[in-house]
Amino acid sequence: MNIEQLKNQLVVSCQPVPDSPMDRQDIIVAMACAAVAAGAGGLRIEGADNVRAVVAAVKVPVIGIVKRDLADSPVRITPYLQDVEDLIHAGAAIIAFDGTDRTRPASVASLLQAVHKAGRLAMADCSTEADGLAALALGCDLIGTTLSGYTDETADQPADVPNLALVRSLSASGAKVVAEGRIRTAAEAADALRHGAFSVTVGSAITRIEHITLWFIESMNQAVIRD
Ligand SMILES: CC(=O)N[C@H](C=O)[C@@H](O)[C@H](O)[C@H](O)COP(=O)(O)O
Repeated sequence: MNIEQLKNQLVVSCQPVPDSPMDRQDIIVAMACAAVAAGAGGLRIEGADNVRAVVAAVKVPVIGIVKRDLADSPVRITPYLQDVEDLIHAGAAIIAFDGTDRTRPASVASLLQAVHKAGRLAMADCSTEADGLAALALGCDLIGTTLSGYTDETADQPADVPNLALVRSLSASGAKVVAEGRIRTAAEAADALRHGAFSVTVGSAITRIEHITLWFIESMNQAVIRD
């Protein structure tokens, strides 16, 4: 695919809360098709089987990931070379993997090499400017702000707002930045573009009913406490 296809586009991440009633492949495909029908320029999908099903149902590029909870590494997103191979075979146009400098089973360079060898694009999910610049220097095609706030190093990031300063600094360094993580409103998505983002990925605010419901309830509870 031509990466320019994703410029200024909204990517919708269709990842249900694990084990929730929404965590079914038919629902993931339905959410993906609905997002595309509304104009989403790309999709982010977890799991090779789900990627395969979504790729068969839509024409937009699919960013594929595999999430794992490892005993010996904090890296969760596409940790293994085998995960990359599985996503390639499932038809993901873009493979995203953790781009942080943490203890990990496969290096960022080796994952990147496998993605490029198959002629796919690579996205590094980063948490800091240092991660992003390192991934850019290695040749990753897209740099995501995905992990800002989710690593020990970035634990002090506010829990409910996107890190647009990181979007700005990485974009200024010449990276094609995917603003991702904690984008809750349409205004924040537009703001991410104003900060230089190449694309914007939104997950929870569009596809996780449990999270959205909780945001409403917590906000309403504040009103009740105040009265
Ligand atoms: C940190 C991590 O594991 N992020 C995951 C990466 O795929 C997903 O759980 C997020 O939903 C995705 O990044 C989109 O973010 P948000 O749901 O905040 O719009």
